[in-house]
Amino acid sequence: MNKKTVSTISKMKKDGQKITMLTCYDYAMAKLVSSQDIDSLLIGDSLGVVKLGYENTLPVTVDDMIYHTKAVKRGNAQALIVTDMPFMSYEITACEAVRNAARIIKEGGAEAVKIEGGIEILDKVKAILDAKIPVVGHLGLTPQAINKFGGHKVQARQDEAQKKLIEDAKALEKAGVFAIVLEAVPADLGKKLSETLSIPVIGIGAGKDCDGQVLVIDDMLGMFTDFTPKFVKKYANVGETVKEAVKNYIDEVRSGKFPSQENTYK
Ligand SMILES: Nc1nc(=O)c2c([nH]1)NC[C@@H]1CN(c3ccc(C(=O)N[C@@H](CCC(=O)O)C(=O)O)cc3)CN21
Ligand SMILES: CC(C)C(=O)C(=O)O
Ligand SMILES: [Mg+2]
Repeated sequence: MNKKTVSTISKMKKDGQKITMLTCYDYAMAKLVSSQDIDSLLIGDSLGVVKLGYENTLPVTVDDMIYHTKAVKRGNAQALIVTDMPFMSYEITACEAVRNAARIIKEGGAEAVKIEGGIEILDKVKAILDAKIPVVGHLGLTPQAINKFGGHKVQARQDEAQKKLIEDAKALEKAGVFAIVLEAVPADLGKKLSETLSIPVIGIGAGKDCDGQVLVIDDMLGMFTDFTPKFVKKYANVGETVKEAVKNYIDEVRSGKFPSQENTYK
């Protein structure tokens, strides 16, 4: 399989091919996921929730993002590697935004960064793009704004909010972002935005008419079950498989069945 790049992702929309993205946080999973023809791996700041056990994504640091990006890079075959910029790594000044994005590229080995927000962070997006770093936008439910939203709620149900989101998306496109992740909005808006923009819209809870889809890998494998957003489909039940295996191991050690001859040195 050929290595996928930013241009591959852009071309897929032009060719009417759906874009597939999954989050990934470590070497072993990167190897498994990229053994299939996945287009992009996202090192999401959701790692704070699913891998580190924080209540939300706010405590995640740039160092956390770099650490996990490096691990994913070592296991990745063909996918485009995109890494989230964590909360407060890009909001303060354009200078800090560029410095942190540069670290994620240079130390982590990501090929693009993803940033939550629209017109309010446009100067930071432009500065990062000026530093020759590809950017993915993220609109709709932006989990880093949890304290502003008062929870992880579906966004842009009202006309006014939908208009604002479309304006944000157009401004990001004009600035030069190569794709936009659109999270937890009505499907009609996902369809409209995908038709309006010439860059790909990658949906998560934004309906079937987006140019692509993304999910958190631990959600779709049934490994993370603390909460399950409505947009998640479970394609496996790995959590149950793990519990079953661990239970069998405990039983066999206790009963003396493990280790048997075949796992023993003479
Ligand atoms: N495991 C996991 N999966 C995710 O998709 C995810 C994370 N963690 N952490 C960061 C954010 C938080 N996200 C979330 C978290 C919860 C809901 C949720 O429960 N939504 C409700 C709707 C709530 C409402 O509208 O009032 C749902 O039923 O989908 C949605 C997105 C998405 N991201
Ligand atoms: C859910 C995706 C889009 C994300 O931002 C993350 O995993 O952090
Ligand atoms: Mg994220």
